[in-house]
Amino acid sequence: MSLSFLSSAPHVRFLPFSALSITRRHVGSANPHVSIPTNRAAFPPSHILLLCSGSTSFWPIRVSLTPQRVRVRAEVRYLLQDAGATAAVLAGAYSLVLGFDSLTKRKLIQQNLSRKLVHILSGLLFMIAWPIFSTSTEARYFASLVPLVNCLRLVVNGLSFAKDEGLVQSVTREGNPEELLRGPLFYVLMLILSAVVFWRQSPIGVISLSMMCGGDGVADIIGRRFGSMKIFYNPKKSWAGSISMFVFGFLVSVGMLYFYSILGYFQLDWIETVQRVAFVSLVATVVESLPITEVVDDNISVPLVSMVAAYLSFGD
Ligand SMILES: C/C(=C\COP(=O)(O)O)CCC[C@H](C)CCC[C@H](C)CCCC(C)C
Ligand SMILES: Nc1ccn([C@@H]2O[C@H](COP(=O)(O)OP(=O)(O)O)[C@@H](O)[C@H]2O)c(=O)n1
Repeated sequence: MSLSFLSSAPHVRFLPFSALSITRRHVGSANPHVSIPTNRAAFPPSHILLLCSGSTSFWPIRVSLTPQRVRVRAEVRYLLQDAGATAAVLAGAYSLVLGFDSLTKRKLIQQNLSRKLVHILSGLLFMIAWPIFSTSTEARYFASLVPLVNCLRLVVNGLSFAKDEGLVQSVTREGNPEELLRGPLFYVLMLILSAVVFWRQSPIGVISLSMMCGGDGVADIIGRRFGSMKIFYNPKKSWAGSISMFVFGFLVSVGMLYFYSILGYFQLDWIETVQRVAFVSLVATVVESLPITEVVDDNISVPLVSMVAAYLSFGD
């Protein structure tokens, strides 16, 4: 049985049932129809009317809730939802790093592979978590609190104001705390930028993070292992690494766009989308292969150039 609230104000707003829990006994028997009264003039503008979907003969119940109070209740619900989602994702982020640190300490996984898997999974799981936040305009800022807290954690440990050995071992190459202030820090800054600027409203953020975590992350793993054929203009990079950057950047981007489209966030023409994502992936792959890492970290160049390419091909 579902209930819908019909504001008698000119704009009809349907609030989720959870906005106000009314038990069945208040609204009579149910059946699958409801006829919403078209003559709203019959209802006093200051009341919210409760209509039961599923009663052959319904009688509107006057609930003494003004639209303002209903709006406040909805905002409180959004606040609680976003606070809970932020706490859950923060806990997930801490557990992810702790888990890979434990695997590395027990020599079940190499430190470099551990770092790369944290690189890949952090961005992926962060994007997958976005839909648990509310539909309020502030939701994106709650979500960006997670990378922001991790940003502070990286800075505090990178400057050696604190010593989180597990963090250092699971996200650095050599185990030096200063390393936290480069790749990992730029990485979480890009997460913040994508969440705040693009959020769930635009495919640009999702595609950019997919290129950074899915493409660049896998390129490192494949390139180190199978990268014997080096790229002529950058001997530090290989064809195997770059091809995997293109393929996995493309696949992760399309996968994330599909995930968001089945949740209703994007309505995409998939033939055009595949072509556009392939273009973004090619641009990101070429930039990632350039010998510029010493000057600009991949965790900045890859997402930023992906944002520009995605903006040019998808629009804002
Ligand atoms: C290892 C990382 C970057 C290094 O990149 P590179 O130098 O190898 O190119 C990633 C650092 C991740 C950070 C410590 C934790 C970030 C967590 C994220 C904000 C939220 C995760 C969502 C959760 C798992 C549900
Ligand atoms: N296109 C690529 C990218 C990385 N790689 C390999 O992965 C290693 C690390 O790549 P990287 O310096 O881009 O690593 P991150 O900056 O992504 O952590 C390189 O030194 C190469 O051995 C590759 O062979 N081809």
